[in-house]
Amino acid sequence: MTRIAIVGASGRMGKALIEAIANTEGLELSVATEHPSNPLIGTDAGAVAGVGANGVLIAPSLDQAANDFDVLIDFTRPEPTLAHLAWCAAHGKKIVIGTTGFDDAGKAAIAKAAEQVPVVFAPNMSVGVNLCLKLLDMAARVLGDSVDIEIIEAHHRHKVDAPSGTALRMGEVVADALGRDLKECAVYGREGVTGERNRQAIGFATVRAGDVVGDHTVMFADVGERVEITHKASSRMTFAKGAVRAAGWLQDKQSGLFDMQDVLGLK
Ligand SMILES: NC(=O)C1=CN([C@@H]2O[C@H](COP(=O)(O)OP(=O)(O)OC[C@H]3O[C@@H](n4cnc5c(N)ncnc54)[C@H](OP(=O)(O)O)[C@@H]3O)[C@@H](O)[C@H]2O)C=CC1
Ligand SMILES: O=C(O)C1=N[C@H](C(=O)O)C[C@H](O)C1
Repeated sequence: MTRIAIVGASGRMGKALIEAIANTEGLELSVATEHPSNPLIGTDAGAVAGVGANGVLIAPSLDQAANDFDVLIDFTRPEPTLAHLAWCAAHGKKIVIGTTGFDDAGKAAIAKAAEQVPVVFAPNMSVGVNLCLKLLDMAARVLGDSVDIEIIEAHHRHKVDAPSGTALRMGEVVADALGRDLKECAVYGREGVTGERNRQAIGFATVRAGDVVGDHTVMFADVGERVEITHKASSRMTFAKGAVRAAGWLQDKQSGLFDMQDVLGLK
């Protein structure tokens, strides 16, 4: 039995992860934590997630849990994730990171920690999005520099980072396929007299509204035709199932930085 710790246990993804673990053979929830000032500290994590009490009480930190789990799954915010990552590296624990919004220093810290412990780090754990990343690579190579590329994403009103981690990864895949550097060609939103479109640009547009779980479209637009590759998530369970699959996949890994393409065998 693989024992899983969930941090951010009362968050949107925390609850979905606890439900996914409850429905997955060979995995068990053994530790759940929340921010120390969260009002649900000390309550039953299964009850909070709506899957029935499981005797795992939500703790204010990982400090007492060093012997109690095998893999940590973290969908919180960059700052707590980096603190949890440092704790995992110090205690030899495997970690799955779904948090988005890291800066370059945060990404470098993740790569460094992966020299000591195995890490799966992916902005989107769904099978469908990871398939789309493969399709995007193919589309960019076939359509080449003759098309204009725009990435449009929509998420719920509570999301705090933009563009989404998934949209940025889609941009990186397309830019890599075309030999461009996303840092140089990305255009994040347009306003006012912008001038004509730079043909090399990869544009991003962000929508935040209501309860949208996560929509992404990449448009490859030529004169006379356009191709659009779209993914729409209608349940967070698709991300949660991917994350628990990644946790199981890490079981025989000793160190290294992996993503969902590795977990799904898409590389
Ligand atoms: N990779 C993927 O497939 C996906 C990634 N995500 C990403 O996951 C992240 C979380 O998303 P979501 O669940 O919607 O966000 P939520 O805000 O619902 O959940 C985040 C949770 O983390 C908690 N938290 C904050 N600090 C700590 C801490 N120090 N220790 C423990 N818990 C802490 C928050 O607690 P409190 O409220 O008390 O601050 C909150 O419960 C985002 O970065 C999002 O982009 C989301 C879906 C899929
Ligand atoms: O915050 C979310 O909800 C999501 N975040 C991820 C992202 O930033 O790409 C993945 C998913 O789209 C949901």
